[in-house]
Amino acid sequence: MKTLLVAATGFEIKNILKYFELAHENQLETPDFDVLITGVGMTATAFALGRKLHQSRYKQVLNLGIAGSFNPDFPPGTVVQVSTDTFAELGAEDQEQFLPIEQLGFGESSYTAIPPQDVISPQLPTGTAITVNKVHGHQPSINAIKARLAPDLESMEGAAVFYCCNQLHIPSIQVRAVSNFVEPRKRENWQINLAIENLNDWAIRFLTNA
Ligand SMILES: O=C(O)c1cccc(C(=O)CC[C@H]2O[C@@H](n3cnc4c(=O)[nH]cnc43)[C@H](O)[C@@H]2O)c1
Repeated sequence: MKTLLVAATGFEIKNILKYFELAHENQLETPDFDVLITGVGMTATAFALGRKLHQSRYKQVLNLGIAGSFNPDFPPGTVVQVSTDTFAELGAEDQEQFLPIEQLGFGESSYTAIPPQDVISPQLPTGTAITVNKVHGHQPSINAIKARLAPDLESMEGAAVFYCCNQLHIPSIQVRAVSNFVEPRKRENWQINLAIENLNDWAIRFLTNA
């Protein structure tokens, strides 16, 4: 069985596509791995990945992408393996308090990686992440999420990938490169090219066992 690479956009894995001489398409097949581009966000990701895993069997899913960092030890360019990812907005407000769905009795909001048994460990720093529909860019909400969940990273897809793979008991790992600190919105500070360069370099080494 093969590995499935999952990314929100083709741009985030552009150097992988170039290295393996693959076209920029949403679904690709190679002898060793397949590629799925889902679109940005947890809904697009859950739909595309759920459909793909219904059609084909994979030995593992590798979710690749860029992310925002809450952790000064993970500045832009850092490549991090995500251990646990939480749907941060899944719950209810009760005045100033936030009630996660666990407290409402409707299930789980956090999902973990299921590292495959037979592959080389990615050998990366590990961190926790949250998955959001709305990127944090306002200091009071950044302070609130740090106080509530103390995440290292945030993305818009990670927990959806872990959720799909947990539901189907498929090993899954998530590797993200930091493109920006989570801070009051300052798009000019984002280092997307550096993040993509480092993420793709790591992934090419991983895929070629170098
Ligand atoms: O211009 C913007 O405000 C903007 C907001 C979110 C993402 C983007 C992108 O161009 C990249 C899409 C991709 O990036 C991930 N990402 C990167 N940094 C963050 C973040 O600080 N918070 C949440 N997600 C982030 C995300 O997974 C998207 O798929 C532009």
